[in-house]
Amino acid sequence: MEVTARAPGKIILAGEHAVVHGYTAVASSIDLYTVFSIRLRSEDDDTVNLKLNDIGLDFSWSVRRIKEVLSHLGSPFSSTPTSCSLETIKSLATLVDEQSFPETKIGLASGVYAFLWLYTSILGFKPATVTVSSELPVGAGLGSSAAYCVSLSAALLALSDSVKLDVSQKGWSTFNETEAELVNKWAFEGEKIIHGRPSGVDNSVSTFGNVIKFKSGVMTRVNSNMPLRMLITNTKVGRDTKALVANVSARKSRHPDAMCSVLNAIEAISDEWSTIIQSHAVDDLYLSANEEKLGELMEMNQGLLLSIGVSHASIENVLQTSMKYKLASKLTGAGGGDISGEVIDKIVEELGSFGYQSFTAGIGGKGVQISFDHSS
Ligand SMILES: Nc1ncnc2c1ncn2[C@@H]1O[C@H](COP(=O)(O)OP(=O)(O)OP(=O)(O)O)[C@@H](O)[C@H]1O
Ligand SMILES: C[C@@](O)(CCO)CC(=O)[O-]
Ligand SMILES: [Mg+2]
Repeated sequence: MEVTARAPGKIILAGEHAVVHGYTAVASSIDLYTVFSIRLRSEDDDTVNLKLNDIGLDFSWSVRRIKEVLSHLGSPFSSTPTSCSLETIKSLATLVDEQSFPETKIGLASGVYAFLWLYTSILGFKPATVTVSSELPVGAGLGSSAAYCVSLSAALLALSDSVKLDVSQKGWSTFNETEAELVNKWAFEGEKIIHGRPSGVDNSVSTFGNVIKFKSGVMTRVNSNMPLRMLITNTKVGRDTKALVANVSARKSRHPDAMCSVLNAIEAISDEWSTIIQSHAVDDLYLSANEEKLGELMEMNQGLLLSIGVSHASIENVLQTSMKYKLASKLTGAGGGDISGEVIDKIVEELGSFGYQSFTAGIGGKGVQISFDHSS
């Protein structure tokens, strides 16, 4: 039997970075997915094979070697979500180094550490073939790391004794609330390995889908009554969330009062976002007034993100291009190279001339889902 789990990426509508420091963010799932498939191998086949299709890497470890490297952890492992210690990350790095990870892709190694941690913690030392592919650009602010950790945790839990799913179901099915909560908690542990200091907003929205408000680790569902479609532009400027989050923390310790005021202002923007999208439009005039307000909020949020140091020349370029068409935009996710903007086709071509890739994404929609294939 093969288990497949898929989890959506996300767009942060308001409040990225501020949310890491306990201020509110509003985020929505998007209709682009990361898919993990796991097929258990026979017990005497001593191999865990991981195929990372998007980044063109393929690893095979012997179960015996994984056990040996992680022997300091003892057994059995805890069945509740547990953080990976720095010492264990070093051990996992040994396993990855032994596979001669290409130097040019070394920034992606943390995803493999997260795989090994979640795999061994949830499933133990079972031989398997694991494949991941994604529709999300990796490291572009659309929550690829969260979708990776959520879909991986979901597929692993589906094979574990921790959740009892009906494996005879056909097609995609969802987890119940308690199971989804467990998927989310494990995914957060994976995000910690990739991000350093995640707020939890990305894995929560990827697990539960739709639109959420997130503050100090607590998620609230938002019933959006506004049909939203976003034009997303990937400037393809490489960046990594961990470093950007760390830079904001460093700026906050240098200028605590000023940063506190900026982060409070961002929270006010998030709160207004969630009020507006929950309101019922009485007519088209009301709807377009609300759309205008959201545009202004995006503009203000972007200005504040610039002030905390997470914008980028390429983002400012996208802002200026969209401004020519009287459109508001902001970066989304960690920043430093990516951006989202209001729905508009006209600017796509102009943005394309800079080598940026723009696409629209559906906002909201289901969170993590699972399916079972008995054909092999
Ligand atoms: N499909 C994938 N295949 C392999 N690794 C992946 C994949 N998706 C995500 N990753 C891992 O996640 C890391 C990217 O995470 P990062 O948080 O920097 O960007 P993001 O999640 O796309 O953006 P943001 O956190 O701003 O929304 C990669 O370095 C890699 O380790
Ligand atoms: C930058 C950040 O706020 C969002 C990344 O998508 C980090 C986080 O919340 O973990
Ligand atoms: Mg991420």
